[in-house]
Amino acid sequence: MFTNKLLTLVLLGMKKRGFGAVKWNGFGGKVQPGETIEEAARQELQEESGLTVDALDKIGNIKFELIGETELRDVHVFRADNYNGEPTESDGIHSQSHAFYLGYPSGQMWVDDILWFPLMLQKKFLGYFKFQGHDLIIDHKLEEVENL
Ligand SMILES: COc1nc(N)nc2c1ncn2[C@H]1C[C@H](O)[C@@H](COP(=O)(O)OP(=O)(O)OP(=O)(O)O)O1
Repeated sequence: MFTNKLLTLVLLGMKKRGFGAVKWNGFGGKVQPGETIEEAARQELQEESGLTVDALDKIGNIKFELIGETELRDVHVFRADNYNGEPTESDGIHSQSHAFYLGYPSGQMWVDDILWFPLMLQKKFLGYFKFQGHDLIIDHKLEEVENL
């Protein structure tokens, strides 16, 4: 994410296949055995966008409950305001910057993103979303917190 006085651009990736395919989202994936959560975030960012970052701030934690799945999806959200390299398309992800002041590509994002993306620009937060299928939120909570 990089900001000047006029606009905020957020780099998003579109997954080409699998869970969340054809949706714009942050870069991410599963934590592998032996990795910390932050190491996994850096690894997924590099694999999916070709970028590395120096400072990475943990800004959110969201639990997703999908009806029919036995385990919650525990998603940790990190923010970086500077990056090294140029975004490159990977086998699984197509990357593109989106200007927040123009609005999100909301028709092609997870429906929860519209509720918590504005928070990540300025706050730390905890969230919970209960989904029926992949397009309907039937319960959710969002709270700002000082620390995670
Ligand atoms: C269900 O709602 C979700 N909303 C949003 N905005 N993001 C989600 C949701 N569920 C999962 N995610 C995020 C978490 C990750 O950043 C990605 C992909 O997660 P997934 O566990 O499917 O990871 P893979 O791409 O299969 O990961 P590997 O590269 O490890 O195979 O979506």
